[in-house]
Amino acid sequence: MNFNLNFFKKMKSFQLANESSPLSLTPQFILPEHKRPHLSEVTSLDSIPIIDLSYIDENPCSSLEVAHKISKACEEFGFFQIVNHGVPEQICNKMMKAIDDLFELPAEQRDILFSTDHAKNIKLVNYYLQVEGGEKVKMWSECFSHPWYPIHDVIQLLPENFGAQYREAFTEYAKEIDALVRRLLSLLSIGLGLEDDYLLKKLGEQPRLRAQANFYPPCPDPELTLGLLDHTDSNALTVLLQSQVSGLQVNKDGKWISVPSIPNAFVINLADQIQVLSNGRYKSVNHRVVTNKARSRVSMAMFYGPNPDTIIGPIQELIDEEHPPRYRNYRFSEFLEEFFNQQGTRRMIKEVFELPFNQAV
Ligand SMILES: O=C(O)CCC(=O)C(=O)O
Ligand SMILES: [Fe+2]
Repeated sequence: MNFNLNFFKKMKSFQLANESSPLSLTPQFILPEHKRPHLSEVTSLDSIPIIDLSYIDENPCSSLEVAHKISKACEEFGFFQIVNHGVPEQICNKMMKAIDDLFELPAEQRDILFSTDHAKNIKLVNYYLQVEGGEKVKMWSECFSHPWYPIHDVIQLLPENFGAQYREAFTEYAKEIDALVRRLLSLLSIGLGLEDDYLLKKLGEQPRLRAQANFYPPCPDPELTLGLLDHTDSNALTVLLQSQVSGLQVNKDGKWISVPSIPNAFVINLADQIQVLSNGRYKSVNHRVVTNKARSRVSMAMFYGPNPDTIIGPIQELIDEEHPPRYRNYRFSEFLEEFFNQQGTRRMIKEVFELPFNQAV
């Protein structure tokens, strides 16, 4: 993937869609001390596992072995990278190019997509931290959030001369990711000792599919701000494609570890709904994005979530005397409501559905 051509243009100035002047590190972007990244404390001693999926194609019996590797990664890190996943490189490159071009559009053209209304289905967002006392601190990023399906509605809102390119790239990409997610859900089900179609069925027909294209411009002082604040994903499973520039960090046992950018790999992370379904065995962990001085960074997150009517709770087969249910059952729409109520504030959503220790559902 080669983004060098755009590099110098972006270095000059990036303007957020809702701002009237080029981005600069003004106080509205500066995080309070305890929320800053403290980059010297980030460890490079540990890293998330890299799992090769090609074995499965060569020998179907090895599915079990791969499922166990994934299972271990989900228990220990909640994150892993996959290589030899079968998604054609040129489809990924085309997607990244379309995202790059989207954020190349002049701010006035992007502005029509900008919204602060969380209920809006398709929007360009500049996330923020709501500091106690009411003040907002803006993140050093701009994100395009839209449904994964149907793509037609998304495209209608994009500038005319640009929409076709994004639609073509996204349509091809989403088809591949859909197939990949099915494979991953099957491996995750096997890893939990369940039938291979268990999680797919459990998440329901017409799952909630959302995509988020993220853009992080270069930042004059990466110690003072973040591209994305620490959070867990609220869906079930996330497939992330990142450009050559790294920036994603994952929290393990209280320490931040960086996720290197590996060519032709996807980063997979377990999100809140699978943590609940697995009764806490698989972890939905905090992650964040740090900025860097030299280069802009692009990523595409594909969020696969349950149908909003699906009842989520610990899977019966995973509950026994030793593993009493840790969460109460809820409808996914209830979880989403809590998510929107907490947006920008404390982001402790699954905790609301936790059961006191040892209490039955
Ligand atoms: O840009 C990244 O690497 C991560 C993005 C992310 O965590 C998200 O969109 O939820
Ligand atoms: Fe995330």
